[in-house]
Amino acid sequence: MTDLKSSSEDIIIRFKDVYKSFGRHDILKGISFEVPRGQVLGLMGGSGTGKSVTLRHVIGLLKPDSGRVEVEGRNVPDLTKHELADLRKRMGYVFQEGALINWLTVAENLALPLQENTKLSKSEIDDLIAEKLKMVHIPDAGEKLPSEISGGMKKRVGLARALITDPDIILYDEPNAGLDPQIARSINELMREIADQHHATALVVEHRLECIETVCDEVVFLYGGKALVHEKTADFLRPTHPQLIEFLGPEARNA
Ligand SMILES: Nc1ncnc2c1ncn2[C@@H]1O[C@H](COP(=O)(O)OP(=O)(O)OP(=O)(O)O)[C@@H](O)[C@H]1O
Repeated sequence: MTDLKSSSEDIIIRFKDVYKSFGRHDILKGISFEVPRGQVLGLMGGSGTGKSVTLRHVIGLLKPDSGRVEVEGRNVPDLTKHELADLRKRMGYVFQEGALINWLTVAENLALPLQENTKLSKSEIDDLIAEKLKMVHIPDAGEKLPSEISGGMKKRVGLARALITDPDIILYDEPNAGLDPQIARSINELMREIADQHHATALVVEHRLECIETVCDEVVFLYGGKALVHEKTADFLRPTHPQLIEFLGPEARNA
């Protein structure tokens, strides 16, 4: 594997020789990588290579068969239910399909995580909602229902909701899915803006190279159940590894 070692001890997410199978289907076969604090790491790989499975280990929705999945130095599978709940409160998760509740307004959707996880007053919650809607450039969307807004706006609301609790870690699962190129571009710029302003550590599962190029500091290529390549984004997009060249196609080498 092409490996990048961080000089910093401040590793927020660490996969160490993680194996995961479903029945006789081996998906992760010794995957190892690290994400230092504040870094945005992309996860790329063919369909079914285990990108979403990897993300779900970080949030404790899946447990590895062996190996360690550490978040801030603690092995996630060893956490108690209570500790896991606390960890999840500090994570933002951006789903493929915004996952908004249709009968609640945008503002009510954003309020939910705060009502569930904090003791903030109504006016403090309102202030936070206004701040996050402004951050994702839709300051006037609060009173709208999800059915009244476009796919791109839904994605922005999904981002605002993931950010509402000021998470230390953000997990993005195909943030460009279902968006036309122009809207995808604006979402990617927004994700980069969030990374620069918010300094959260992030993992991004995405197929589109434009997203990876705009948003990610480094990229891991999953192949054969392992992190086959791990490089800075610019190097990743000028691949030398044969499997990665094949995956990205000639377009990337000319990037
Ligand atoms: N809970 C589960 N039970 C059984 N099989 C599962 C489960 N979750 C994932 N899989 C299988 O693991 C494999 C990897 O799934 P995953 O969703 O991680 O792929 P992916 O790399 O994200 O692919 P895509 O790019 O197509 O979304 C797939 O074959 C999937 O069917």
